[in-house]
Amino acid sequence: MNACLASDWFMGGPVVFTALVGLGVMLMALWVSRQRYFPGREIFIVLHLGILWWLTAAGLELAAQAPDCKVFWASMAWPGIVGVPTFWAVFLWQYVNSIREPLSLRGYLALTIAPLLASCLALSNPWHQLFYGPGTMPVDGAPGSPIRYDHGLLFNIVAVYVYVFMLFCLAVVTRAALASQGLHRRHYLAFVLVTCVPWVANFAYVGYGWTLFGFDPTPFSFAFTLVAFAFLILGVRLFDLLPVARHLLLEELPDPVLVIDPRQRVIDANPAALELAGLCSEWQGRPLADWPVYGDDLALMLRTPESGKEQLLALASSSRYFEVRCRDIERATRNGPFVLGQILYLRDVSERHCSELKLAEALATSEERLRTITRLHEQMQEQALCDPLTGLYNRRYLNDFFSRELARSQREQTPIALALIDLDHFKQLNDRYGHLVGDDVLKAVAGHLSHNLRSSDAVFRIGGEEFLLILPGATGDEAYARLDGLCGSLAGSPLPTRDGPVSVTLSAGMAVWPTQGQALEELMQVADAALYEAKRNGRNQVRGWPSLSLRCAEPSAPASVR
Ligand SMILES: Nc1nc2c(ncn2[C@@H]2O[C@H](COP(=O)(O)OP(=O)(O)OP(=O)(O)O)[C@@H](O)[C@H]2O)c(=O)[nH]1
Repeated sequence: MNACLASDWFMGGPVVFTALVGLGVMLMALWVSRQRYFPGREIFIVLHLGILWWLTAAGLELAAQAPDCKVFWASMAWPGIVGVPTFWAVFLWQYVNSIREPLSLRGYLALTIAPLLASCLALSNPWHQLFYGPGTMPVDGAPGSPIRYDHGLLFNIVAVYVYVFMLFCLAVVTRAALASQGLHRRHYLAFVLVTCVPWVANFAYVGYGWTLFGFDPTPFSFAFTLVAFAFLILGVRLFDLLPVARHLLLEELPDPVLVIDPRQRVIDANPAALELAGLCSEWQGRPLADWPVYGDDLALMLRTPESGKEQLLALASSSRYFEVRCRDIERATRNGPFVLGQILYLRDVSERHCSELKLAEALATSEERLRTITRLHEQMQEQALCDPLTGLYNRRYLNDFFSRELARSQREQTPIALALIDLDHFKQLNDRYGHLVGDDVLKAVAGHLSHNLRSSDAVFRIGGEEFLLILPGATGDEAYARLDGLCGSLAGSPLPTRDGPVSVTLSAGMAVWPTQGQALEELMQVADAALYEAKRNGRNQVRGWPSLSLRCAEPSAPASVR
């Protein structure tokens, strides 16, 4: 210090340049302090002050002419030399991690320990010579000549400490660049580039002796990085604009949005979410399950998530429906993504859901109506094909049925037997007992025929008291035997009518496909001829196959009994 009192001072170009840079740094500190908030802003301003200290000491070292005075100011620069990388590391850590809480007083005090210690070691050098060695002396004998420093053990320890912090800075921004994407990645890559500048300057000075006005360029490179960081943060406004825009978007969103932590405590909620719950204060940190109106249901829904699906939340109290979308908020770590919490987005789908319900209701009604129409249609079709009195198939269905059976028989090479049946003396029966009793007899005969048929057979009422039997697969002999059985059983069992039992007989003529004809018409003609023969030969018999007549059993009583 005494050396400085006795020293001459020279305000050359380098001194003026250093002073101007220092002034610039000071003005920038003032400007930054008036700018909007960004994470780490306080420590960023402290960083300006650290560089200003360093530049001031450097300027005074440059201006001093006495070697001892130069060494004094070099020692005085150490709070800045150690402080700048330290503050810089803290600033970058806060910035990339969006830490908004300022550093505590205790934190600041902890950060000043190393710079002050380094300064004490440098200032006490005359007593221990461990910081600057005895080889510390001017480069030449000229007045104001720069000092060549002989670095001692303590100097090297402090230098390692400083490099560790500078390395940490580089690691922090590189990691942030790797973990981010798009615009954010470019932003952090620019940080990496700027962080390299002091490294390059220091490396050039230490490794190759590169100087600025015969002086260490590192403080000037730090001053440059400050300007570059200020431009990147405040000029580009990336990290300012995006969060604000996103926050505004959330505020304006008509749908409720909540942010919860892993313990399902609500960390953030937009006005729509608060309004739906009817909350306006003391909600932050409250468990989701305790939130009024929808918290309980929502918490339950989160406990049973349907992976990747939106779930429907129904509010019974207000008949509102919300589609809940849940997304994890993750941070990339070395061991994979780490879940910090979840964002819950509740989309109001009440209108859509009600329309869907109405639509489903309308659809169910239409389906029911369609079923009724189909049933009625089937009934009508059935009725169109059936005889209303006896319930037997009518002539309309005959062609369809026969075509189908014919195709099957052609395929399977099996015969089809066909028989025309006519009741005997039915006119007399009608005349004697009346038309209604005649109807009863027709119904009873239909029942008798149906009852004695096999499942593959079919019976049709093709005229007043005329029936047609089709027996698929039956040979002529089989059919003949079965018809004969029918004829006999009818004759042997009086039929129930409204006026009591009435006996009736039948005559039948049969034909067999393919031997007696190919088409239905042809076969019916053969059967009709056989029937005519049966009638002519005295009735109550089957004719046709074989070409002999078999008289059925005599009726149990004369033509009718009561
Ligand atoms: N009750 C009633 N009678 C009918 C129905 N359809 C036709 N008939 C009658 O059946 C009778 C048929 O008489 P015919 O064709 O002369 O034959 P038939 O008296 O049976 O004499 P054959 O056939 O020669 O034995 C007529 O009297 C018709 O009125 C009906 O649905 N109900």
